[in-house]
Amino acid sequence: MRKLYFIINPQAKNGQCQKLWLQIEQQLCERNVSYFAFFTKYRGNAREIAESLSKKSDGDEIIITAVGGDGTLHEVINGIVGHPNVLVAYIPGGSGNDFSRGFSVPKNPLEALDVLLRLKAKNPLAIDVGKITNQEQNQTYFINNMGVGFDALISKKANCSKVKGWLNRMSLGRLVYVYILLREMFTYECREVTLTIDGEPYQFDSTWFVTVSNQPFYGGGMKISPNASPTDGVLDVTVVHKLSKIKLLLVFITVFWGGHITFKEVRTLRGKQISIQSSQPLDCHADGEHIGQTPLKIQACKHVLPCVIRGIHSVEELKELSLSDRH
Ligand SMILES: Nc1ncnc2c1ncn2[C@@H]1O[C@H](COP(=O)(O)OP(=O)(O)OP(=O)(O)O)[C@@H](O)[C@H]1O
Repeated sequence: MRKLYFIINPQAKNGQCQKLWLQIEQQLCERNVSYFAFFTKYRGNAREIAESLSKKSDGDEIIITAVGGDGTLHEVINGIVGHPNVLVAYIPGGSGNDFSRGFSVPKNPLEALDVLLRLKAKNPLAIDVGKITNQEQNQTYFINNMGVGFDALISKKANCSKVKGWLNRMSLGRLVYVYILLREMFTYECREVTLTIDGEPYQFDSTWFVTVSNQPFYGGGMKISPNASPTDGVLDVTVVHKLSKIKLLLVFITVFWGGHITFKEVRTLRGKQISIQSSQPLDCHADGEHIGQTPLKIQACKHVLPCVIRGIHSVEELKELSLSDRH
């Protein structure tokens, strides 16, 4: 029997995740499930806890469930990659929860728990992750996506924005990205970016941002990379460049249903080995967490993460699902 661990970020969704955990705990008690729970105390602590549990598992199969937002899951994954006996699960308790969109995890946390309890003894689904290596050879893994440029600036500002707290109280937390985009776009300076994808060089002038995706959704429900699949061993690249500020707004609206990829200023590419360089150092994020600046190398790691999830929507299914259908 796999031991079940929960790592809970009580601060996710501005503290609402703590209340959510009480409901989960009640369900676990009512259903007589044995488990171990750990609360994060600071940023980075979920990674430390996950790493320590993985090392202590001594090769036994265990399940580590992140309870929080995409940032908490990102940390847990970075603590367990390299331990193939450690399975990951997720209960959405954050403001964005893009992982649940892309990986068929129910939006309702109690339903997500139900799925976890039903699948915990079954075979996991091995999914891909992306590995980022910076100039100092430090490595960070991402499960949803990473980005460079304007979107990294937005996620950095969103994570420390007071407005996020106010919006979260009205259950509108994901609108923080819209608010910050509108605030920052008038002063942002686009830069020249050079990509190398599987040995092929690409040069982009006046680039707003580059994202590298393992699954379609980011930024709280934007379908930035509609064709990305987390099981194909390939990462999907989206470059937005040479776009006026007014047209950026138009492209931004269409990203919610994936329509942006039809614009000539939006280039989509795919690959397994990607490097990103820029004329000046640009901010980078991984799963919405700020991780430093360019230059970076990114590698697709195929089927390295065993997950306790129901399954993944096919690209065709995702195309049919509108944002409102899903969340
Ligand atoms: N106990 C804690 N106190 C303060 N910050 C924490 C704590 N535990 C985790 N964090 C940090 O909180 C940040 C946000 O967490 P998380 O992403 O889980 O929630 P969220 O922002 O509400 O959701 P989402 O990312 O889905 O929008 C992460 O950077 C994480 O490292």
